[in-house]
Amino acid sequence: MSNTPAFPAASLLGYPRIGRRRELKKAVESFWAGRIDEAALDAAAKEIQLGTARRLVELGLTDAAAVPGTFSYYDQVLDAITHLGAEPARFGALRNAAGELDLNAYFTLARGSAEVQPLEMTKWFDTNYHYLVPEIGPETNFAATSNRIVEQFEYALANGVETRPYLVGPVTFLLLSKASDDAPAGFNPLSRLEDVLPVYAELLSRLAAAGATWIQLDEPALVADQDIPTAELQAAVARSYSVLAADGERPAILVSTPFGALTELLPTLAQAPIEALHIDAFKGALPSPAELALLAGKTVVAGVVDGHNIWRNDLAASAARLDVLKAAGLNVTVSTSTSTQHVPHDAAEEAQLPAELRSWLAFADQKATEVVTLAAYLGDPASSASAIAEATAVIASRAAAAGVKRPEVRARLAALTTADFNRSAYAVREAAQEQALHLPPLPTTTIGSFPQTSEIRSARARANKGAITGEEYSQLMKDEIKRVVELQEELDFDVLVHGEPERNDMVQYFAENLEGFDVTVHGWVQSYGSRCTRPSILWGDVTREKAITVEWAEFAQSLTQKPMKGMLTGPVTILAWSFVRDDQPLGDTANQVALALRDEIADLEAAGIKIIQVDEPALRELLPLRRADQPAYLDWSVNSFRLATAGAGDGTQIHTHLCYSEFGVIIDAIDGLDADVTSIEAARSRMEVVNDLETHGFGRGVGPGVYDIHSPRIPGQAEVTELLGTAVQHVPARQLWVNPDCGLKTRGYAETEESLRNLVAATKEVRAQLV
Ligand SMILES: CN1c2c(nc(N)[nH]c2=O)NC[C@@H]1CNc1ccc(C(=O)N[C@@H](CCC(=O)N[C@@H](CCC(=O)N[C@@H](CCC(=O)O)C(=O)O)C(=O)O)C(=O)O)cc1
Ligand SMILES: N[C@@H](CCS)C(=O)O
Ligand SMILES: [Zn+2]
Repeated sequence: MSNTPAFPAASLLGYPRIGRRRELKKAVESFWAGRIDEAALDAAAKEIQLGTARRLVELGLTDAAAVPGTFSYYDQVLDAITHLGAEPARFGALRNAAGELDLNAYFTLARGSAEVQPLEMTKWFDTNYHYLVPEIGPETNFAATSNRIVEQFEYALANGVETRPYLVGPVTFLLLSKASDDAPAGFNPLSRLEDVLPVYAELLSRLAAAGATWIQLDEPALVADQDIPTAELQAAVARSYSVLAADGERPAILVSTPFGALTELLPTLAQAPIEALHIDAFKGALPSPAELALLAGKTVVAGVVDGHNIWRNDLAASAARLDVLKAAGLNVTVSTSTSTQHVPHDAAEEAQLPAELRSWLAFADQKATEVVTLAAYLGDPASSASAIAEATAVIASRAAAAGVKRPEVRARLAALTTADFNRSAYAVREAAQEQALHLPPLPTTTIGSFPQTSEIRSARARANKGAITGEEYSQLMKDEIKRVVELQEELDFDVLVHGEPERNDMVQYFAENLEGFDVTVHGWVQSYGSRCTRPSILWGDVTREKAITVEWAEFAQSLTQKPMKGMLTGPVTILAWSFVRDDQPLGDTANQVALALRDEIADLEAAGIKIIQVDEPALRELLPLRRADQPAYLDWSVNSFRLATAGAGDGTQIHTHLCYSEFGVIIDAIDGLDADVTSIEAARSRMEVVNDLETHGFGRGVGPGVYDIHSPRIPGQAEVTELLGTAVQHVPARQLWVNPDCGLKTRGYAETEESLRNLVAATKEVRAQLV
């Protein structure tokens, strides 16, 4: 390219795309249900994109290419798959008459069909966002098979806003891919780099022709330790950006690197002929002076505003960081450390929050204002002096506010001893539990939630609005629990659950019932596809004023002679799925939550509950991206779970549950939780995890999931029998439990009942073969 256009002085790396009132969720789900057609969905999507563009311009992102073109119908990795034409062969003929992967094909990849399982879903770095995993093999035939990125750019431009199109970069795309089923053993998707680069080049050239001046290629995988040698990674990065930045018609290239420091790859990107490099300048130390010197001649897009948490920026500290970059003689602009897709739209919408708490918060819109303020600071420090002083005062008010530090909580933590983290030896517990529970071999259970029907959600919505009383709501939930218990009795499950109808979300529900948290009304964040959560705000010391789950568990137990599982969410998951205070180590906050859960467990035991499950699906999610940081994390996270559960008596069976990640790498930590029974997602990977369990010599109860609950597909009895057959080859049968992969809240009753019936029938078949 000839003349490099200026990179916008202030920009965001990405923006929420679900819509301020979850308009995208509603439109997409209506489309799937056949209530609206593609044209109506397209119109809703355009309205969201234009709304975003106009809002960000209004907030001061006025330079060309300042507004990120990060809209997606479902997922940014799925967008890359369709743009590269990299759909797996197992989906058969997906392309339309024009040879393109249209919206129907796109959603089939995401959601599967009666015949074919969808793409696997896993965590996006250390966030609660899930992407779809590309499957790449030697035969994958890459070609530009969707023009949506160009059409979206053209639409915004025609409406007066030049956006900055976004694509997951080639190295990250291939590093996040797994080898397709038909690939030979040891196949590495990165070996296909030379074949994807021409498609990226083609898309860049089409964007340039449409008038795009900048493109953002997102390379977060470069801040995480990978399983391939650094030199190989450096070569892949160098090769990619020398090809993509070669002469020819293309937009100027910004490579973004959210979620941490680039370390060994910084020099590689510094030497690449790209025009701008984004660095995460919020997390950790800034690059050294020697590293900064390498960046001369490029625009450095400094991500000084945290895109991943919601605390108001310490503008004075950010200004000091920007000063360091400027003093190194660099051409600096201001942005966020990550996309703001991980935070809600606008804190100003949360009028119900205490005003003081609200003043501490910055959601995506407030972050836009912060980057604009800091960009103005770079131009003229005096212009932002009052905004900086105000931010400093707000941060001071947070430190001094009532409830942020509670002496009684701190005293209890300070008095803990090693004994508080340890239970009796497993053999002792196993014998006591055997006597208390008398379970058959291969006990059957479910993970906790049953379908959250629209009746349940609407009852809760009516109770929140005051249209029904608290008593009426409770009665409706009890009716639901009774139905769920009767269903499980009829299906002949061994260990029952109450179904969690009273919970809006497995974290928010606890946050609403603990001190130290607040919750939002409109603070939705996309978790995957159309599914959203409202992460709670953990701002103060945590206490439990009264029992939370006991009444429901006791009621459910009163309906059956079989053991009813008490159901709690573990401390690590409560932290991972909330916005957590940043003024003390996470481990200290986790232990505060653990003590509240420990008290809840004691109350459940006193109410006669003999099995208590403490879910930790997010244990893997918070694992640091750099290996050097992982032992310290695993230490505090495992200890917080142990603190929560170690008060339980020997005869109380503690279960835990893990899902939505690959767990092989943390199998030691899972063992370290010392739970009596661990249920773990396994069906979609066809029991891969049992190999890890066997190699590790996992010695306690374990339930590898045999029913993939992420899909409406019903597993047949033979399929479950086969999965159980695989499991018993690797895990001693006396340790084995039978359960689905995860809770059933996102499923409908029709498919749930049939699947669970098959699960129990398969278990009986395998049991019969055991004796
Ligand atoms: C298990 N997972 C979870 C994760 N994170 C969590 N915080 N929670 C999880 O369960 N991460 C990993 C996995 C996968 N991720 C998800 C995330 C979200 C869902 C999900 O089902 N989300 C629901 C919303 C759940 C909720 O908060 N429900 C509320 C509000 C419901 C609502 O929208 N009400 C309507 C009114 C309805 C009516 O009148 O009928 C409204 O407010 O407009 C509730 O139940 O009260 C979603 O739909 O996105 C699953 C897995
Ligand atoms: N008990 C929860 C765990 C989800 S990870 C549920 O069943 O929905
Ligand atoms: Zn789960």
